[in-house]
Amino acid sequence: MANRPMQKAASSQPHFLQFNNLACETAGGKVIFATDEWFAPARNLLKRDPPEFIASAFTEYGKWMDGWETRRKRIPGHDWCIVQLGVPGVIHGFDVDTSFFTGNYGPYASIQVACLDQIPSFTLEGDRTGMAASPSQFEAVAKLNSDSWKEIVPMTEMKPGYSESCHNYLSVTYPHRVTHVRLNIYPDGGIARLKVYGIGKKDWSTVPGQDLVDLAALVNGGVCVGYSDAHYGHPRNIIALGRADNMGDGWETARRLDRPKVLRVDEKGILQVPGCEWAILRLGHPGIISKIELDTNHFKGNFPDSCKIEACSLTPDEENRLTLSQWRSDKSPKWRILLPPQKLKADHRHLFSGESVVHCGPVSHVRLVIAPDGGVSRLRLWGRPVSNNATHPQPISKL
Ligand SMILES: NC(=O)NC(NC(N)=O)C(=O)[O-]
Repeated sequence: MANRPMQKAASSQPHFLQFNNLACETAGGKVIFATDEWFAPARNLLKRDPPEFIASAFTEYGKWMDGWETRRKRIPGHDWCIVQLGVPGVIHGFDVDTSFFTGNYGPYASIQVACLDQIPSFTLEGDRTGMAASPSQFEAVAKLNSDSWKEIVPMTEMKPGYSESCHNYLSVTYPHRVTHVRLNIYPDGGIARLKVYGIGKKDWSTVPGQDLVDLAALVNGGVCVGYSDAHYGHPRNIIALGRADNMGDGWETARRLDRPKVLRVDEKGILQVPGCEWAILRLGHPGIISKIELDTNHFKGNFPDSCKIEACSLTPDEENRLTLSQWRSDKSPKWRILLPPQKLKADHRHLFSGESVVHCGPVSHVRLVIAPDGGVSRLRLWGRPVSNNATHPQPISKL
């Protein structure tokens, strides 16, 4: 590790930030080991909410910090922790966020990964909060051989956590499934959040062909590949686990500025507006969709008036050839109606099945269109995976 050239983290916003955070606590991510958690526990790395700083907050260990922070090291070595991803998958990049760690940030970091499906779920006993790991914990973790895991980010200089520079974006090319990530900081210090951006990779061979599966779910390899607007919430949120905690856990657009000054509805009660917003999802596996759930949970004064869902079947090559303007064009790609326009209700779980869902045959992508704008908390697309093994191994390169 030490012989590799030092890297600098990217500063502009990279493409991989559009993917899912596979390590987030809300996706089931867990820290299973940390060498030291004196000032602040490593589980904070995986929090969904942005880091905070409370100037007056102190604990018996020192300044309260919203992240993982180790002691100033006075012994040989460096600090590290192991994260078990909530959703195993292919990683495209990391955000090592040092927010508010200024005089105490970890100045260098490297990242190693492993695929440990064959190892039973690993948890350490005891409460490590505010402590360094004990010799027996080190002994237990040594069995994972994590020091020899594949290094996918070499030692890289981190930027301190001032607001303009707190994100250390690290892009990676590693097309293999990963279950665990080891974050090394050199020699010690604090990191506020670790985000692991990628796409879930499920073993579809274990899914019986007749079963209905939510083909769009984050845990099943679904990913948002394009959208018109994400002003208040990114559309990737609609494929997350469970029901949304609040509005911030859904997809919410800004109010469209082309809304007519005086609104009218048609004979079906659907608002007559020129514009709409949309989000495109690539399914974790192509399939035949027969049941749809669209949840406007928490969106009460800002639910969309109506929605429709279109679907198409694209090979990974066809998808990669699409440009952003083509995704944006209403005519491209070969969209077919899966769910005709439906009036929506506030804060409501809408279920569509039977004849409401148009039989489209096997599809790989869907486009949720909402009119004129607003928020959706979850979208579930239940279907039967079709066994053509076309599981889209490539990420699309342009959003
Ligand atoms: N003021 C501090 O943050 N001091 C120390 N850190 C905490 N959290 O107290 C330190 O320098 O490592």
